[in-house]
Amino acid sequence: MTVDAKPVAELPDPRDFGLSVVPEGEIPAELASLVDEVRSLVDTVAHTKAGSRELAAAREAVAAANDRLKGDRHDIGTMVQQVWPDGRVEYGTLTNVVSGPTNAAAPPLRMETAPEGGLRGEVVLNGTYQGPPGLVHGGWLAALLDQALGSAAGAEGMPGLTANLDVNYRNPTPLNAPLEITARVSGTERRKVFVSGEVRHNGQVTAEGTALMVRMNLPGDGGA
Ligand SMILES: CCCCCCCC(=O)SCCNC(=O)CCNC(=O)[C@H](O)C(C)(C)COP(=O)(O)OP(=O)(O)OC[C@H]1O[C@@H](n2cnc3c(N)ncnc32)[C@H](O)[C@@H]1OP(=O)(O)O
Repeated sequence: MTVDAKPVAELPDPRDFGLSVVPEGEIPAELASLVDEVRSLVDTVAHTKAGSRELAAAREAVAAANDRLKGDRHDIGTMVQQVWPDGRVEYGTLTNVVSGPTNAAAPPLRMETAPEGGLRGEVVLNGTYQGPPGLVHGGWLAALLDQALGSAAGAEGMPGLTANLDVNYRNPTPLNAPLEITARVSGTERRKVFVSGEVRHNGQVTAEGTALMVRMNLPGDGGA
């Protein structure tokens, strides 16, 4: 494969594209804690066997919390600037469904630089990510891989959009168990960035994916 990498000199600042940016460090600790609680609540509600009285009371309490918080919202498209423990800076959407720090529907996935190259992250998916009994939904495994592969391209200075994603499911992926996600760039050709990655449980590959990311075409960067 032709290796024709043309990473951007500097990651584009979303503000230059008219998007708002929230530095992750400025997200209030109370919001992070609330997001964790809501994530747990979604799992609790999905599995509850509580009776009508308790359900009605819980619904009132949740509706009151919803009313209290509804007023002041970030715009759709608001970005978060995340600085990973290894110093890498990444921009993503604040509510990204896989990694968004304020999205209770996100596991969330956090990728760090792997010693062997590429990126590595760990995640546990609770029972709200269920497909077959006790197992992670295949669409969610694709989402995890898509995000991880996109991050791997971004980490090499080639942020872009997924043009194609192929996933092979090799073994069942358990819920409520630590999963390791790995991803790396395998080559580039003009603006095409080829990436591959795996989901593992206890060292065994449960799903693997390859994707074609098309690098952002930025004005003046000679990207094509
Ligand atoms: C850190 C952030 C992580 C984010 C991870 C999350 C990733 C996502 O979920 S992204 C969302 C899902 N993806 C999308 O919505 C993308 C929708 N598609 C598009 O917008 C466009 O088709 C896009 C941007 C991919 C490509 O369009 P464009 O920039 O005009 O590129 P284009 O000139 O058509 O193609 C560039 C090259 O890629 C090739 N290509 C484009 N699409 C494909 C495809 N589906 N299959 C194979 N090759 C393709 C072209 O043939 C061309 O190749 P070559 O250099 O050899 O001529």
